[in-house]
Amino acid sequence: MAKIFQVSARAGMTRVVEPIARALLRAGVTPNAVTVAGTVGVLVGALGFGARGHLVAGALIVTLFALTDLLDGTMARMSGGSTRFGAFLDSSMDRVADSAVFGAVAYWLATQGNYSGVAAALVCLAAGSLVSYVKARAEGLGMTCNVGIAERTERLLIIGVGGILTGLNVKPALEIALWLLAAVSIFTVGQRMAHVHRQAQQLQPDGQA
Ligand SMILES: CCCCCCCC/C=C\CCCCCCCC(=O)OC[C@H](COP(=O)(O)O[C@@H]1[C@H](O)[C@H](OP(=O)(O)O)[C@@H](O)[C@H](O)[C@H]1O)OC(=O)CCCCCCC/C=C\CCCCCCCC
Ligand SMILES: Nc1ccn([C@@H]2O[C@H](COP(=O)(O)O)[C@@H](O)[C@H]2O)c(=O)n1
Ligand SMILES: [Mg+2]
Ligand SMILES: [Mg+2]
Repeated sequence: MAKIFQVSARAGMTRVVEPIARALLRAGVTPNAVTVAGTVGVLVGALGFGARGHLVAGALIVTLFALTDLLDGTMARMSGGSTRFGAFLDSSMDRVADSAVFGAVAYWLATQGNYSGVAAALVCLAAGSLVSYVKARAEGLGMTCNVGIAERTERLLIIGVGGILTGLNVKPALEIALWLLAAVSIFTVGQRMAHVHRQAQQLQPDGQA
């Protein structure tokens, strides 16, 4: 279900993304520059706006720059220049951006004295990082791990909706979103570990050296 959403959302974005990617390449911009600039934009939105309680502005800026994540890969593919370093940089910058988003939310909730929300944001930060780590480790061991109900796009969408609603004065929305996200992120870690366990068993059944 999450995969179907991602694939169709991505297909819908292609018409917008490709002409921008082409124009940037023509202007001499590199995919790696877009990857880094997108991350800097997310940091500004999250730390400069979200952490200070400007949740709507923060969420809109983060959304705009998070969407550039679709541009860098498209540019790399169009120029026939997908690189190992580009893939590594893209995934690493995703972790930087996600840490800033959840760190900013935790900081703002702490300034509001909402410690249950802070705890939820920290669980989201840790569990979200684990979701990505489990996949990276599995891929490093030659397996695949493209499964789970709460991949990065879903995680950002849930926190984004919660942040915007709270910014619009629906006060408990962010805390509810965070606890929901904490639960689905932990579930996703379980899904990914089970998926890797199944593959590992097929490659090397128990008892085999
Ligand atoms: C009331 C509404 C509020 C929100 C409005 C949102 C509007 C958004 C408009 C449209 C949504 C479009 C969705 C786009 C769908 C893109 C589908 C897709 O394919 O995404 C994947 C893609 C590329 O991913 P990568 O391959 O570059 O990255 C991989 C990823 O990092 C993996 O992580 P994992 O899933 O495992 O955890 C790694 O494992 C892997 O290595 C790595 O390659 O793109 C994205 O990830 C782009 C995400 C863009 C989604 C933007 C939505 C943002 C919505 C809200 C953000 C608001 C934040 C709130 C801040 C709160 C205030 C401080
Ligand atoms: N600076 C970059 C960024 C990405 N890539 C390649 O694109 C893949 C990710 O594509 P997205 O559309 O999901 O961003 C990534 O795995 C790399 O192969 C790149 O080469 N350089
Ligand atoms: Mg990308
Ligand atoms: Mg990325």
